[in-house]
Amino acid sequence: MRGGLVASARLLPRPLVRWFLQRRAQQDINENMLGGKKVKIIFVLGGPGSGKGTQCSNIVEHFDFIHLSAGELLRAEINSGSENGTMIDTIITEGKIVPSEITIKLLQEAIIKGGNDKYIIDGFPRNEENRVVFESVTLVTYFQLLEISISPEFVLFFDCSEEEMERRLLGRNQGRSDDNIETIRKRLKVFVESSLPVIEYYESKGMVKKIDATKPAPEVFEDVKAIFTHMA
Ligand SMILES: Nc1ncnc2c1ncn2[C@@H]1O[C@H](COP(=O)(O)OP(=O)(O)OP(=O)(O)O)[C@@H](O)[C@H]1O
Ligand SMILES: Nc1ccn([C@H]2C[C@H](O)[C@@H](COP(=O)(O)O)O2)c(=O)n1
Ligand SMILES: [Mg+2]
Repeated sequence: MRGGLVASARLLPRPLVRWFLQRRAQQDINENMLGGKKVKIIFVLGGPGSGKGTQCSNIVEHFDFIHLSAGELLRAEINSGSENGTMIDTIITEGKIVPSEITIKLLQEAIIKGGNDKYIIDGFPRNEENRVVFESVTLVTYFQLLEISISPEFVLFFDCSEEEMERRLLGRNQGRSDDNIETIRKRLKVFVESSLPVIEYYESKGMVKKIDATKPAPEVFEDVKAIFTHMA
């Protein structure tokens, strides 16, 4: 059937086909759609060690979302031996933020590959540059390169004290190169200087759902669950 449609489209004048594809794509942009599907994106933010990854794992067990962690995608890129790997590794070990083009490309690929219409994106946007570049993402839709703006439904913010985050990271024990006191202190500083302003930006738009993340993980998840249950 699909092959038949593509074959028929080949018989139509190219400008007409292009006009039709652009019109469909423009409708998608207006409605936050990707490839004809309404896409729901939730940004999960919070300081290092606030429990983003832990709670995202809980969310995907109970709700039909795909979890994408920007940090995990970057670590996978390092481990894949890609040409950017060494540069990404150095930036992460220094507690800094990787240039947006790299992280967004990885997220784009994961969203397209995911084939789902609901994503929780953990640890992104980490700074203003991440946010602004993501707002004008270039995606391949309908065989065309398009500037498409995808905005999140809301931002889930795990609010946790620095002392508690530091304590958790020092006890995480997952072999991460950035879980050492020197890098942890740098990441906490970058969080305050670069990531908090992003959360404040969304706050000013009434898009932030703040969670007290200092509580034990099961209690935190009760609060998270209430939010996701109400949005379903
Ligand atoms: N509410 C909690 N109380 C106590 N420990 C927790 C809680 N939530 C997570 N942890 C533990 O704290 C550590 C950090 O949690 P997690 O990896 O989920 O944080 P994160 O926000 O994803 O951090 P990062 O930004 O570094 O990836 C883990 O060892 C996890 O088991
Ligand atoms: N948007 C992002 C997300 C992550 N990184 C880098 C810098 C972080 O310290 C590191 C680990 O991320 P985490 O697993 O803690 O979410 O990855 C980035 O540069 N940009
Ligand atoms: Mg994490």
